[in-house]
Amino acid sequence: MISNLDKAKILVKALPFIKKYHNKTIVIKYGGSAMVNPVAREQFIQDVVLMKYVGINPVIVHGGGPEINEMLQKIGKESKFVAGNRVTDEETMEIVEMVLSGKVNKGIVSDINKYGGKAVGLSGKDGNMVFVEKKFVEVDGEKVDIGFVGEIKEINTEVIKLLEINDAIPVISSIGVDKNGQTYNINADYVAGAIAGKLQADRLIFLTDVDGILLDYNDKQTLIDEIDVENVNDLIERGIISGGMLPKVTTCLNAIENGVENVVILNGKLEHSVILELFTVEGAGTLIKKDENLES
Ligand SMILES: Nc1ncnc2c1ncn2[C@@H]1O[C@H](COP(=O)(O)OP(=O)(O)O)[C@@H](O)[C@H]1O
Ligand SMILES: CC(=O)N[C@@H](CCC(=O)OP(=O)(O)O)C(=O)O
Repeated sequence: MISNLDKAKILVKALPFIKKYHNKTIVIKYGGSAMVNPVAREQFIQDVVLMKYVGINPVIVHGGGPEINEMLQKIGKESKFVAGNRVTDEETMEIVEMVLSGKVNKGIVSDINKYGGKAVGLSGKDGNMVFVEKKFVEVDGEKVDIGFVGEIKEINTEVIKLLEINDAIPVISSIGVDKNGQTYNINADYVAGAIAGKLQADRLIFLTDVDGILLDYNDKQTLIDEIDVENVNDLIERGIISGGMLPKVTTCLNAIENGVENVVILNGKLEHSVILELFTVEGAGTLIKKDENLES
């Protein structure tokens, strides 16, 4: 049990950071194991409510890959990925939308509201937020058709701003729409990056299943706590950043290019990782900055 004196000490240490982020927008990509682990989930929800309570504007963009896989498995459909994107036929698209914009989105909304927040669930269709065109991926120099997977072309943040003004927390699923009203599936990392860029967010936080960018990923797993764009590109070229970390890091670089000040990749299973990142000098995870000389 934490004493009142200890609570006061924590609060005093956090105050400069609460001031620093006051009225700032922070986009958080929530997905993968941080979402399905019940302890990590509860702590994440509490962190989001606390952020809003102290005057920060969190915007949650979520995935739900494991839940989609589970539902597809129930109907006997195999999940197939090409270059980090789920191959999405018509039936899969229906399931993806039902799972992400229904079960997962409303689950996060009701959990935030249970802890005293005012969350509003949206998909990229609401308020014409995420416009896409059909995406093709290149495999071995050939253009491959992966079905209803969207390439983001335009982001409209009007509805997010309306919610911010009204003290609500937007919770957004990674579903987009094209100009003809066709629904598309999008990797949630890309949606988070694009929304953060359009909002000119102060920070973009990716919650994942590792502590951040690790050096010698297959060996000693040393965490890189801070890195600039130039050195990230070097790690990509040297093959140190690979697999699922590659699209995530590419999204981080694009977001920085589009004006997001700092991007952080951190472990969603770490206790109160979002609060640790925002309200402590040490932070948590890997902070990616445009330039090593810039203040974080
Ligand atoms: N240098 C690296 N540092 C950390 N993780 C890496 C690195 N290179 C590859 N990875 C892989 O990237 C994964 C994270 O990406 P992904 O599984 O797509 O996350 P999420 O499901 O949270 O979106 C890690 O679990 C790890 O397997
Ligand atoms: C096109 C594509 O791959 N879309 C993803 C959307 C969900 C997602 O990104 O979920 P996580 O963040 O939990 O991985 C999918 O169908 O799995």
